[in-house]
Amino acid sequence: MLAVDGVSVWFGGVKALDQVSFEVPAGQVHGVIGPNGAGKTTLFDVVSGLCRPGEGRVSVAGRDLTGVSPLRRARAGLRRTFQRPQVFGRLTVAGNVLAALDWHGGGGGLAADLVGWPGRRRLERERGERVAEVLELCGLTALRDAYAAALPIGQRRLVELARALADRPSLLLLDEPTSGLDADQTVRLGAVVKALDTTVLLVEHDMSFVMDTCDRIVVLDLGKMIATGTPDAVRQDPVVRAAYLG
Ligand SMILES: Nc1ncnc2c1ncn2[C@@H]1O[C@H](COP(=O)(O)OP(=O)(O)OP(=O)(O)O)[C@@H](O)[C@H]1O
Repeated sequence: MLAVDGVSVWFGGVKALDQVSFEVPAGQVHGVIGPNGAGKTTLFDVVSGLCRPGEGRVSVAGRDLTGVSPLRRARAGLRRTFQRPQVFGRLTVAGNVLAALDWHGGGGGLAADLVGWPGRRRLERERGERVAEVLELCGLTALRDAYAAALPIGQRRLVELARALADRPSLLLLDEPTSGLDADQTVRLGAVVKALDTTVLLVEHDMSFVMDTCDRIVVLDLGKMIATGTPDAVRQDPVVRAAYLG
């Protein structure tokens, strides 16, 4: 599904990523871990299109996306969340999710708005159903009419996740998804992520969240991929323990 192939990134004399290669099969959740400065953010930026690699390729579903803009990646079904959740504070929770669906437009333009074509009404009903489905999945149904600005960060993070999921992304990138969450919210988020049938790549410092949530883990250190494997394999890897887990 996602293939990162021989990716290197230089910032001046610093090699932030050095020949990093791994694949995330469809439907799996992979975590990226590593000490500060390991290259996690840079890798994320390369996959989401904010940073162009000096060498190597990124492809999604067999399509080479290296050098393709973030907007065109979004059109190819890639979504990401941010360390600080990006939501519309002055919209309700349901409005936030609907807005994430609305960017495809209603079809038919002004004429359809005025006449209320049956096709348009069907589309609106389908959108309403999808909003309800995503809110349920993220445990937000009871908060659907709350304004996003009034919510604590943990719930705002779930709203951001709901927005990212709304139009069924093919690849979801989660940047530090547990930051600012309490223990209960972290458990809830882990359950939501595991229940998804979407391919997920996440960067996270909370080691127990990564170990509980991910199918496989990629370990970076000083720009190099020093290990990849299941949580158990990574936990027991002597190179990883020496570099990171201590
Ligand atoms: N824009 C930049 N200009 C110069 N150097 C950079 C830039 N961005 C990152 N670096 C360097 O690249 C290396 C990798 O940084 P990166 O932010 O990807 O690591 P990280 O694993 O995300 O770290 P952290 O856990 O602290 O967020 C570091 O040495 C960093 O100083």
